[in-house]
Amino acid sequence: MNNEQISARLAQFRPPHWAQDPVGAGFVRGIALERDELVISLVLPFAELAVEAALHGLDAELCALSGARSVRWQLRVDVATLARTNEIQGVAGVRNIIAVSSGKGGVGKSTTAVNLALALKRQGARVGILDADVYGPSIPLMLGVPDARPESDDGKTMSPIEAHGLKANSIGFLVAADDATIWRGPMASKALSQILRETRWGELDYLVVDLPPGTGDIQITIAQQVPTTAALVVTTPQNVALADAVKGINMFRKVNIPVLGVIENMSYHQCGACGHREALFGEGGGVRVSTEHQVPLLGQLPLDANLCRQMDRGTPTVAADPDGHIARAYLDIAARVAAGLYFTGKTIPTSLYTRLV
Ligand SMILES: Nc1ncnc2c1ncn2[C@@H]1O[C@H](COP(=O)(O)OP(=O)(O)OP(=O)(O)O)[C@@H](O)[C@H]1O
Repeated sequence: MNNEQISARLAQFRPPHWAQDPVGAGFVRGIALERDELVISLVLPFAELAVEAALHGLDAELCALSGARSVRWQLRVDVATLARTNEIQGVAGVRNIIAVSSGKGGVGKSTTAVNLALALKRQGARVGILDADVYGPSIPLMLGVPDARPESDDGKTMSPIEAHGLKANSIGFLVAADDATIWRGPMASKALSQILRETRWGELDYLVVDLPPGTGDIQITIAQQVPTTAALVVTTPQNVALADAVKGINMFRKVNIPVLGVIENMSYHQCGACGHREALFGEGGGVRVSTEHQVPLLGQLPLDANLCRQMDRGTPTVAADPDGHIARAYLDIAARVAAGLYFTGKTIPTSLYTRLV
């Protein structure tokens, strides 16, 4: 077998959201013929195990080139730590922090944060979620653990709550809802900073941070206090929401936090009976924001009664209906987020920046 021919074919493989092919990017670690099976090993520095399905599209050609009867893809995820633009100290054990924001309340930011976190996990990463929505923490409910309380055995640090395979912490676990709503900005952001740094997250590839809605001082303070790698903006297609999404993009740009893209939620409604799609809140808004402000549109989610019910019951859609079309949309978004983060970022040594103390 000629490995160079196999490599050359692999070098032509490039999913649209990848900036490089797996050979040029150095992901291919081994090509071997084991009896009549061609074994190709790849190590991905971002979470995208689902790429295996696309790689199988090469099987027939690779078999013809190598004389093998089948191809076995060995994929391993070893997420790279990426440089942040703000100079604050990283969080022990945490490789990358993704902030999920929205200009307006109620557009589905927390729903997106939870499902994105679960989708990143399905793509092969170790994931945590921090509910930074101090004024309306909804993550405990969405994860089905509204009464959980993080425990502390040393009085200084606390263990996160584990739910659906995610490590989670929220102001909602720690203080009564009415107490937090009267906090002023500085107190809220101080409390949040403490939760971020005093939680024993362990080793995480991605920590998803659900920011409070809006683009005011508190959001800026939080975004700057958290060593954020990059941010996402969630919007709905209405003009009012889009205008606020643009404010969100500009806010992150002002503080030098890269914006990975926009996610359009409640983009359309699909009739359960006939399958007809209707854009209830207008069409093309996400695409417009994306082209006018040069940020990728990472995905569009439908308005869906089941999704709403599943979130309210504490079984988020990616966990409740893992093979459904909505879960698949989130998996696709997770792949774009993970790959986007990697290809637009600068890799730094993990051991130096995320050492567990
Ligand atoms: N695509 C969707 N289809 C149907 N319901 C949805 C969808 N996305 C979110 N919802 C529902 O809308 C409500 C608000 O969602 P969510 O709490 O995620 O919004 P939010 O932007 O985080 O709000 P806030 O930041 O103001 O707390 C929830 O009941 C949620 O289940």
